[in-house]
Amino acid sequence: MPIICHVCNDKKALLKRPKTGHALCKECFYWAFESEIHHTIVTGKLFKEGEIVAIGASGGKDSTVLAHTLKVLNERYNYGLDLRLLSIDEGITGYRDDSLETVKRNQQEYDLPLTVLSYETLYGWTMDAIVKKIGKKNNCTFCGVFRRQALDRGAMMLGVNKIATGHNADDIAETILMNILRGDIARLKRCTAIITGDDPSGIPRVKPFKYTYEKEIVAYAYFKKLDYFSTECIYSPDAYRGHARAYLKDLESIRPSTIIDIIHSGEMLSVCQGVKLPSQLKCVRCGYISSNELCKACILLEGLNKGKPKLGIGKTSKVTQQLKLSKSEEASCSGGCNKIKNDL
Ligand SMILES: Nc1ncnc2c1ncn2[C@@H]1O[C@H](COP(=O)(O)OP(=O)(O)OP(=O)(O)O)[C@@H](O)[C@H]1O
Repeated sequence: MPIICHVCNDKKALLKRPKTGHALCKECFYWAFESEIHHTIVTGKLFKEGEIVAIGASGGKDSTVLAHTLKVLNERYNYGLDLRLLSIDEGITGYRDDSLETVKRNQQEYDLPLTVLSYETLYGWTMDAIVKKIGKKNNCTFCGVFRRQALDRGAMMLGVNKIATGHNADDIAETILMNILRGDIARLKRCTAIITGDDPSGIPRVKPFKYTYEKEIVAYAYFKKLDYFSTECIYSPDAYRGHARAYLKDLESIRPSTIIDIIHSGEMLSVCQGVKLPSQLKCVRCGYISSNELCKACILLEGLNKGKPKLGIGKTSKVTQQLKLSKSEEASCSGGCNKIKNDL
């Protein structure tokens, strides 16, 4: 006996929703999926009419579904948004070059303007060259820091009002878990926000998929036959996030609401009064927001350019001190004074 859709009570159910456990037909699933994202956008006040929005487009499932859904909702509910695609080419042969081909096909399909910005142009380094220098351990630190800044720089170039990314509920639950495991209170406080970077100097980032399960994004892409690139990054298998992800998947198989429950817990956590949190400064070198005098990207870049790629992998404040010292010694010592520089 076929199972009948829980919503329309008419058509044959095709899937069991991971989020609710309800059996739904394809059309009712699309409607539920899109309506929940619309609800997130409206209640979170993610956009204002007339805004230009850059969608961070990697060619992967999340950002492909995001581009598709934002286009559908923008038309259905008259958001009045000017949507663009912004892709960062990290320079990973056999991964990002292929996924960018997917983005280009989607650009045609969705008829949205696309801008591609590369690490090589911005920083003079591709991830292939960085991994050659430092190996696979810690390479995600470089990639993550550079990408964050590259998206901001691209968004500034395009003059957009917001950046929308495809971070989904699973990504956010993983990040909460990782920040707890690392004892990183400052990031724990920030990571559940649906809008980040909304200080006067930055371009706000929004996460319309904050409450959307990865499994549902995959199901939506599958049933809608969306064109996306599904290979994992070739340099990321050793990343710490992978362990948090595996742990969460285990928990989710026992209790499907784990993901939303962790997000809820993260949102409810508050930092005790009197706990000192880093203040937001501007990098003295590039002007980017930073909690130290030098931003992480400038420190990582300095390390790469000086042949000391491990510089910046540890605590930023200590390295900043070392760099400041090394600069003043450089100025006062004409040669022979290389002790600190050599430690970097
Ligand atoms: N190279 C990139 N260019 C532009 N945006 C990116 C890029 N990489 C990631 N993003 C943005 O950041 C979000 C989260 O990226 P993450 O690396 O976690 O990938 P993901 O969860 O596999 O997402 P996706 O399936 O879209 O690749 C993406 O959905 C996308 O919006």
